[in-house]
Order: sequence, then structure tokens, then C-alpha cells
Amino acid sequence: MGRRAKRKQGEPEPLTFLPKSKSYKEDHTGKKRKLEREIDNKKVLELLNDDSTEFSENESANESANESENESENENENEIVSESESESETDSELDIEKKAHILDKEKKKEEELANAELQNNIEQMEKFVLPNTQDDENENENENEDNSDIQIIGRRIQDIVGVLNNFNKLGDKERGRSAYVEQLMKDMAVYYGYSDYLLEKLFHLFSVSEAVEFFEANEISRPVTIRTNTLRARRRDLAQALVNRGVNLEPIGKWTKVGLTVFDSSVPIGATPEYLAGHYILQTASSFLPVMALAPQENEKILDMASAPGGKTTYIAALMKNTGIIFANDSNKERTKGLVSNIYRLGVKNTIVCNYDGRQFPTVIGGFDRVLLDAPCSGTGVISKDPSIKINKLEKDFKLMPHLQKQLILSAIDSVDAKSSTGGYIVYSTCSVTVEENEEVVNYALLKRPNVKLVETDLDFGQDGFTKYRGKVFHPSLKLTKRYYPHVHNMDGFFVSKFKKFSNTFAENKENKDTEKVEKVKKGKIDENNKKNESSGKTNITKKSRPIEDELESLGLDGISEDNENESENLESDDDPSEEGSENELENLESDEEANEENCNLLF
Ligand SMILES: C[S@@+](CC[C@H](N)C(=O)[O-])C[C@H]1O[C@@H](n2cnc3c(N)ncnc32)[C@H](O)[C@@H]1O
Repeated sequence: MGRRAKRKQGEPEPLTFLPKSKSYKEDHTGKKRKLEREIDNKKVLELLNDDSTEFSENESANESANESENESENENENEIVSESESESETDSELDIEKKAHILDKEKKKEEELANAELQNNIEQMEKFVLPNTQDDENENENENEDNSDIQIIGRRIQDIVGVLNNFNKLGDKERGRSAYVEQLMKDMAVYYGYSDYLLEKLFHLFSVSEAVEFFEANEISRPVTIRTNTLRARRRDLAQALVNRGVNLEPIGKWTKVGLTVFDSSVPIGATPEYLAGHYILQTASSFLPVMALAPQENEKILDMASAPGGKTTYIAALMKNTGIIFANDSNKERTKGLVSNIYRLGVKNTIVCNYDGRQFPTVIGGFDRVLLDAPCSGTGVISKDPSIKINKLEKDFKLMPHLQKQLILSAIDSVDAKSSTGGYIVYSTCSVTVEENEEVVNYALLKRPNVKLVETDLDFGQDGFTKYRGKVFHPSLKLTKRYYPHVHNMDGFFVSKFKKFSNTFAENKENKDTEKVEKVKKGKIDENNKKNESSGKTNITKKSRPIEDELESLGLDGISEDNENESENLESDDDPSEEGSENELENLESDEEANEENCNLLF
């Protein structure tokens, strides 16, 4: 296990020599932050007044917990509030703006001082020589008897970064920049406790300074965030109820009207009456993004292809106001239990839970208006939550996982009806930041399915996806995909892409189609089924006019309803093709490794 999986007492301080990105610094100011939050709770609630439109009118407000006041009273209250809203908002905004200005000034000053100090350090630094021999190491250790190895490595990381930031002046030209970078990666792998393989993979996503920020951010937990379940509550009412229970919170940011950041709480946030009544779900901020990009509409038919434990499914249901129908699928039967319980708790009534291998979906049911594929992934965006990823993910995983992801993405595309009057969209997301699991998978889908194109995610922040990476060149539209990083956005690392399917056939690109057929024959049964459909010029699309009930009956699935106590048992029927779960699925993929290698090279 990594030596720095969790910072312990006596361990060296975080590497603070680099000016931190704005959002990162803002959100990790500890005690000072907490005091500010306590003063501002009233203002937060005032600012939340405009949330009233969020609540689904279809649901009874009587289901609310303690704050279940008469709904019409609430409506009247809202009207009154909205009359005076602009005035009070302006006042509070002005107040907040003033504070923000003061904070901005302080921050600027701090950054200037930090930069000056950094420059000073660089200038005063003697010419740094890379550690060469064991003797050098021993010498260092003797000089700093009090210091542990890890502290020495920490300091060396700082030194090397200093040199690399001013290589002309401080670097040894003969040895070259790459020798320093190599040493830096070795040291960082030890310091942060990563396998050399993963550290290198992640390191190359960033500039040197940014890489250190990324690895540092992975040592710190992200803020706890919750999503208001608008099927059962308004954010403002929820915030008020939680503040009354001693919870210190504020809206996550302007980009979401349903999210709240919880700074601290005198009650367990996963066991409040509001939680048990389904007014909110604990959900990381970046998990909101794929659903926002999907933009589900009321009365649509939507597939959530890899859905357990249901954070995104239940958000989709809320945006659809419990209308239409969602197929929430997951190949892992065990995990569907959590999905079912979230669906019940949050009052979702438009969702069917099913348990197929997502790669089979086009042979099961098709004709979806939208499909979300929140794909299984290596989890390199959530290392702060699961530090075991630092050493557990092997080279093999970064071949097998993209292989599965590529099969799933084609299946997701084939499950959508391009003729949908309201949709025809596919969102592909992962909580990983590696290029193999993101841009390469999307690029592969574009190549294999010329009947789709990438479109804007409509997410108003995030970094653009890579159009080239370490010698590989992707389709220029990859720029439309979005990347999220812990050190930049103070949320889990995430990737979001959105496709529009504009045709149910893909005869346009004959060359690709032929290549694809050959590969499909290689791959066997599932793809044989697809091939039959393709030769008829169609992807697998169930007629949309067919009543949902018939479709469900033919699948042996009934809707989840409160009347049917045995529902989840029924859903775990024995015709599940993927009982063994994702571990074994990946094992099975090994025989296809050759084909995978081939696919990885198919770049635009
Ligand atoms: C990232 S998690 C999904 C999280 C979920 N979307 C949410 O927001 O709560 C990926 C899921 O994919 C499932 N999975 C793995 N292989 C699959 C496959 N071949 N078909 C369908 N689901 C699969 C895993 O069981 C896991 O629950």
C-alpha cells in the first residue's frame, strides 16, 4: 500500500510550493472557511429562494418529512418571496460581492507572495544535481538524521520541479530534461504510493507543475455533496431543514440548482429524517454532469446501461418528473440491490431495473430516445476515495477495460433510435482520467459508427477533451468532450461526451463497415446477432409504437411499483447472462486482446 495513502501525523506537509489553482485553494481553507460558513447560512437560504420551480408538482408534498407544510402555503410564500426577491437578492449579492472582493484581494496578495517566494527559492537554489549514486543518498540521510526517507524524497520532488520550471538556468543540459523528469516520476511514485506504471500514465496528462497539483489533490478528500431529489423536495426547503439540524452547507455552484456542499454536520448526513424520506441522495458533484449532458425529457424512453447503485438513474427520473420510462440496467446482480433500494427511497416510479450484460442490449430491447453509458472504468478520477487504485490497477486493466468500454459504447449507440422525435442522444462518461478509457473509446465509436457525431455537452465548465495525445491523433470533434479534474474543479476526475445519432443505418462508410464485419465475426455470438440486424440495414430497434407493457412482458419484467413487494426478486431472474460480474467479464476479454490492440490503433 502506498506510503502516502493517508497523511499521518509527523509526515511532511503537502507540497505547497506551487501556487494552487483558484478553486482548489478556495475550497480547502479549513477552519477559516467553517467560520465564514456559519455566518452566511442565512444568506445561503435567501439565495436559494429561486429554487421553487425545481419541485416536481406530480409528487405530493405530504411525503415530505418534518418540513411537510401545506404545499399551497409554500406556493403563496414563493409568490411573495419572488416579488421582493430581486431587491433582497441584490442586497445580499452586494454584501457577498464586497466580501468576495476583500477575499479576492487577499488571495491575490497571497499568490503574489507565493510566486515571489518561489522565484526567490529558484534564484537562490544552487544548481541542482540529480541524485546519482547510493553515496549521494547516504550523504543526504546523514545530513538530515531526523528526516525520514519520505521527507527527503518530498524535498527532492520540490527541487526537481524548481529546476524543471527554470531549466535553462538550473538544469544540467548534458543530462537533459528527460533525466530530471524520469527521476521526478520515480520519486513521486514513492512519495504518493503509486505503481510506477500508473504514475507515469497519469503524469503525462499534465504539465510538470500541474501533475504535482493533481497528485496532491488526490491526497485530500473532495467536499461532501448531496443532490436534492426534486421528486420529493425543494432545495431551499431541504437546505432549511438541514441547517435546522446543525448542518453547515451552501449551493455547490451556479451550474447546478439541485446540489449542496456539506461542510460539516452535527448529525450523520446519511441518516437524517430527510435522507430517509428520500429528499436527497449523497452524490459527488461530478456525477451530476453526465445526466445534465444527457438532458432527459419528460415522457421519453431512456436506457441507463450501467446504472448501479443508481445515483444517475434517480437524477434522470427526477428530471423526467417520473414520466416516460427508464431501463436501469447493470450486469452485476449484487449491485442492483442498492439500485432498487435507492429507487424506492427516492420515490422513483418510472424505472425498470434489469440485469443484462450491456453488450447484449440491442438484442434485448432497442428504440431508446437517449442512452447513458456511465461505463465501468479504472477509477483514476476517484483515487482520493479509493487509494488502493494507486497500486491495484495493472497494465492489463488498461487494456481490458477500454476493450469492454468499446464494446459497450457500440451497444449504447445501437440501442438508440435516430428517428426519436425528442432525442437520439448517447452520453458516454467515466470516472477515469486516462485517455485510453475516454478519448480513445469515443474516437473508436466515431470510427465504427459513422451514423453518430459528437455534439456539445452543454456543460458550461470543464476542460476540452484531447484531440491528440502522445503521438496519437483523434477526430477534431473530440474537443467537444469534457474533462474534470480534482485539482482544477475540486471534484472527482470525470469525463463526459455526448453523441447524436442521425441515422439508424451506417452504410455511409463502407470501408469501416467491412473492417467491422471481420472483427465482429472474430468476436462471436453477441456480435453475430448484431451482424444479422446490420445486414438488413438496421440496428436493433424495437418498434417505438409497441406498448411498454408488452415489451416488459416479453422480457419477463414488470415495473417497480410499491404494490409489488417481490419485484426485486423477480428482476433477479435466472436468465442473466452475466452473473459472474465484471471481474470475470474482463477475464473473458483476454482472448480478444489481439483484436483490442488492433482497435487501439484505429485512430483518425
Ligand atoms: C461507474 S459504475 C455505474 C455508476 C452508476 N451509473 C451510478 O451513477 O450510480 C459502472 C457499473 O457498470 C457495471 N458494469 C460492468 N460491466 C458491465 C456490463 N458489461 N454491462 C452492464 N453493466 C456493467 C458495474 O457493475 C457498475 O455498477
